[in-house]
Amino acid sequence: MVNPTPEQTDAIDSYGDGLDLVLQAGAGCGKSATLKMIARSDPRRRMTYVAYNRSIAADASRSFPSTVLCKTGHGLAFDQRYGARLQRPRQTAHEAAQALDIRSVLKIIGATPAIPTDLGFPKPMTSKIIMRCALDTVARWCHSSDTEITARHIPHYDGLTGKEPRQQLAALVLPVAHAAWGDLLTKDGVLNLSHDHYLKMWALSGPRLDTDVVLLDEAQDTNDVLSAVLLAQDHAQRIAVGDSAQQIYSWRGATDALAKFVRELGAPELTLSQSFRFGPAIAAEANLWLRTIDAPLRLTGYEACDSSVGPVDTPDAILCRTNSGAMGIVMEALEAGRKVALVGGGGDIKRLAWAAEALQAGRPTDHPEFMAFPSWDAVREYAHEEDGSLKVLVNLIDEHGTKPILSAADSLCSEQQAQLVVSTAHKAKGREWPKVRIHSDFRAPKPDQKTGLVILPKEEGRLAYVAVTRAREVLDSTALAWVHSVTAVTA
Ligand SMILES: Nc1ncnc2c1ncn2[C@@H]1O[C@H](COP(=O)(O)OP(=O)(O)OP(=O)(O)O)[C@@H](O)[C@H]1O
Repeated sequence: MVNPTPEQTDAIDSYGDGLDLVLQAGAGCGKSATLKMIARSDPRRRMTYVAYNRSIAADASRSFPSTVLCKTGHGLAFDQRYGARLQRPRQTAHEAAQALDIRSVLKIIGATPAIPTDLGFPKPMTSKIIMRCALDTVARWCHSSDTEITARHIPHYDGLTGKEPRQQLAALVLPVAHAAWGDLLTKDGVLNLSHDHYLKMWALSGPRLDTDVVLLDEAQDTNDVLSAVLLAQDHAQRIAVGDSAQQIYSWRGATDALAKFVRELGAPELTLSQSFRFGPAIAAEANLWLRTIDAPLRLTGYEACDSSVGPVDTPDAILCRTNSGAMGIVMEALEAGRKVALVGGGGDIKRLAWAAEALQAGRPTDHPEFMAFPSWDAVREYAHEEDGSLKVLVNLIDEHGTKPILSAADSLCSEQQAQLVVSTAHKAKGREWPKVRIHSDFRAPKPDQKTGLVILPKEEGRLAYVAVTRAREVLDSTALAWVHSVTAVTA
């Protein structure tokens, strides 16, 4: 048992006062330890700890006192009756479109329509593509706290951003999305059920948790569907824990529940700033990013940890900004004969390679990154103009071809066997390694052409903060040296 720091003592005392609370806990600052201290301080009350994923919930079940029920949001929502439908074999968008008979939903006779794209060419909307967009739309709605599926839930696709393409897309996608949800609600429906679907059904039913205290972990990236359920538990004391500076999933619709707890419950905001993961050198690097993104938090490094910042030849982990960057590193390391693991597995990369292969062969793809493009040449042209992460991906595929990429994805090993772990910074959330290198695909923002200002989007800055705080002993952040040239940040 460790002695609580003054900040931890403050959190336990404020809990004891019966207040709803927000705990802003920096990277490695003992938020789980603090929640356990809170649970142990009050063994008479039943608590529910809501974890970010299943492995964290399972770990917590082993280490929290038995008065605490440790579950994910999905675990709370799950009901046996969904079991069989969840285990059906995988269903492609094409199979789903046929099963739902979307041509009759849309009353299409003859060819499916085409819609204009930003690059001037029309995009034929096959049944498979309409179905994929409809399922993505339902998924986004399921993450929200909205009660109706509307056009604002349709994802943004590269190449289909103008008003007219969006309206035409909505005319095709919304009727199918509504039909899909109707089917999912039906006991013997034809579409496969996902975990997000039954979570939404549960949320719409207005559940009341049988608990005295709710502890929400990693609250900075919570889907609105879950935070709305937890905020509505007026009978319980509600505590949200996380780090607003580590919010990195807003692009997927997650929002900062810490801010919501402050706004909607008037919860006081306490801070845990003593990191136990790394020493002062890495804490200084973390603080550089916190300052850059105007975050109020500053970390104190743990004097007992010997840590340093500088070049590292043999990192345990390399953290990348993009899937393509990660794939490039995987290919390099495999060519050098090293055993490599990729956090989250090779599935994302394979799907990208298959989608590229389809376009190269003149077939349409429903992959969201390439959905709007009729051919590989069109992707190339767009990537060249956009000059962002898509360009890295296109170059990687053009340089290596899809076959070597697919076989590299099949040559990955487990993290236990690996000499090198490669991860995107997003997938590195909650993880740590002794020696970490940040990959060069974390690129400096380009100076604004008119003002010359180097403007960093805040979410990019938060991602860099997450990446640098994964290191325990040595951090090689040479690739992020451009932080010193940032002159402004966007919201
Ligand atoms: N008061 C303390 N004194 C010494 N060590 C502590 C104290 N509080 C927490 N720790 C240690 O700090 C380490 C990190 O704690 P914990 O796992 O709770 O951090 P965390 O904030 O949940 O991490 P993450 O940032 O990954 O979410 C653990 O080894 C824990 O025992």
